[in-house]
Formats: sequence, structure tokens, C-alpha cells
Amino acid sequence: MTNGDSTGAAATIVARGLTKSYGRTVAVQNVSFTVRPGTVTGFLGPNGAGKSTTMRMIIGLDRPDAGQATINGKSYHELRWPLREVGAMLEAKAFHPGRSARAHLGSLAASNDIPAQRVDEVLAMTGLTSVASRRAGKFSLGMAQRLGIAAALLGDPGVVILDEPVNGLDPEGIRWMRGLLRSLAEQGRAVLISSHLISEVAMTAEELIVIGRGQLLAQTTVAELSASAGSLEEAFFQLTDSVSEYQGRAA
Ligand SMILES: Nc1ncnc2c1ncn2[C@@H]1O[C@H](COP(=O)(O)OP(=O)(O)OP(=O)(O)O)[C@@H](O)[C@H]1O
Repeated sequence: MTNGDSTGAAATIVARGLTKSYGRTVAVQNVSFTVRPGTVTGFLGPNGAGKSTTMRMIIGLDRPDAGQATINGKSYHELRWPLREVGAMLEAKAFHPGRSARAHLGSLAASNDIPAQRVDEVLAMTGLTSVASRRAGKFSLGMAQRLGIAAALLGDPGVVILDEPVNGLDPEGIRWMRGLLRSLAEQGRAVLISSHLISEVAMTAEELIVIGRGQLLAQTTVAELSASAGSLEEAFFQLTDSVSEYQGRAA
């Protein structure tokens, strides 16, 4: 990390009592956790557990009904240059389809006072240099995913939040993503990645936050969780069994 605001204080995400309902659906209920710098933290839960809603509240896309989320001690809306403190990818295809990858990143850089040369750096980091002039709307899901990551890293942020980052990637892409996540943490960043697959998260994360039906079930480590049952998968199922949205019925 080279720039400004996040280098002095350790970059962290802190959620305190986050709560959000949509109509009668309680999506997130009184969820508190901390994501520390220098770690990859896996945010795990079955479908519909509230992972995306929590992430949206952290980056100011949804307003909590109660509670608060802060990034480096401030709410998202208080950050002077948000992209330079927190990079997020919540939806892979969050760009104008008619624009090239370079133009998309260039306009994000310009509006966040980020030097234009950083665009080429993130294009190279994400392996998109050779397709940078192509219209992003023609990108495959894997390429769109890489463009989303490039945008998230544009401001060299101390905090990185990625919703289902390996979704849609081929095996080579998955391996690349694992390496990238590890190197981001090694550089001292706080990295939060969501998934509903414990096996995937265990490949990169050491810390785990587990939620189900909107409630925090555990903040633990991969090592602790796997020690609590015969296998990591078994431990995860035991934690989430009572809160899975779709439970198979025994015949
Ligand atoms: N905009 C919305 N309007 C109404 N209900 C919503 C909205 N967003 C989420 N929900 C509901 O809130 C609950 C939590 O959804 P959320 O998308 O946060 O879960 P998730 O853990 O990210 O799930 P998945 O792994 O399936 O993406 C679900 O019951 C969902 O249907």
C-alpha cells in the first residue's frame, strides 16, 4: 500500500450490531465482527444467510436499521476518498457494457483523484492488459470478475471486500485468485471474502466469520473450526445445520 489515509492506522472493518430487514424478511440481525489487517477473512454462510446484505452495509450501499459498520474507524460515507481506503467487488458486471476496461478504470481513477498510471498497473495485476481496449460488455464472466478486482484495487486500498470472488472462474482463474488474495493479505491489507463453500475459503482464509439466517454463528479460525469436529466441512455443517434455507429431507 502506498497511499494516504489507511497506512497510519491499521486498516480494519468493524461491524457492531448490524441489523437490516427488507419488509418482513430479517436479512441481518445484530451482527458484530472485526476483520483485521494482514489476514484473509472468509465470510461464510448458506444461501440467503445475509452475507451480501452485510457487505452492502459496510460499503454504504444499504443503510442499517440499527448498528454500524466502520472502515478504519469511519463509516463509509465519512471517507474522503472511499476507493483509496476500501476496494469492493459485489457484482462482477458493475460497469457500462459499451466501455472498454481501460476507459472504465480510467473514469473511476479520475473521479477518485487516483493517478492514471495506476490503471495500467491494475490491468497488469489482473491479467487484462491485452484486452484492455475491448468493450467490457463482451467480457466472459471470468474476465468481468478480473475487471471487478482491478477496480477494487485501483485505489491501492488497505481494506478489500469481495463477494464470491471465485464465482465463474475456471481452475486457472481460481488458482490465480487464491494467490492474489494471499498476497493482498501479506501486504498488510484486511481482506474479507464471502463464500458458501467452506472448502474454497479454507484454501486462502485463516479467519472465519460464519453467519446463518442473518445471525452471527461464529467468529473463529479455520484451524479452530476444523479441530471442533472430524473435518472442516463437518464442523461447518454442524454450525449451520439449523439455519440452512434449504434442508434436504431424509427419505
Ligand atoms: N433487496 C432485497 N429485497 C428484499 N429481500 C432481500 C434483498 N436483499 C436480500 N434480501 C433477502 O435477505 C436475505 C439475505 O440475503 P443476502 O443476499 O444478503 O444473503 P447471502 O448470504 O448473500 O446469500 P447468497 O449466498 O445466496 O448470495 C435473503 O432472505 C434475501 O432474500
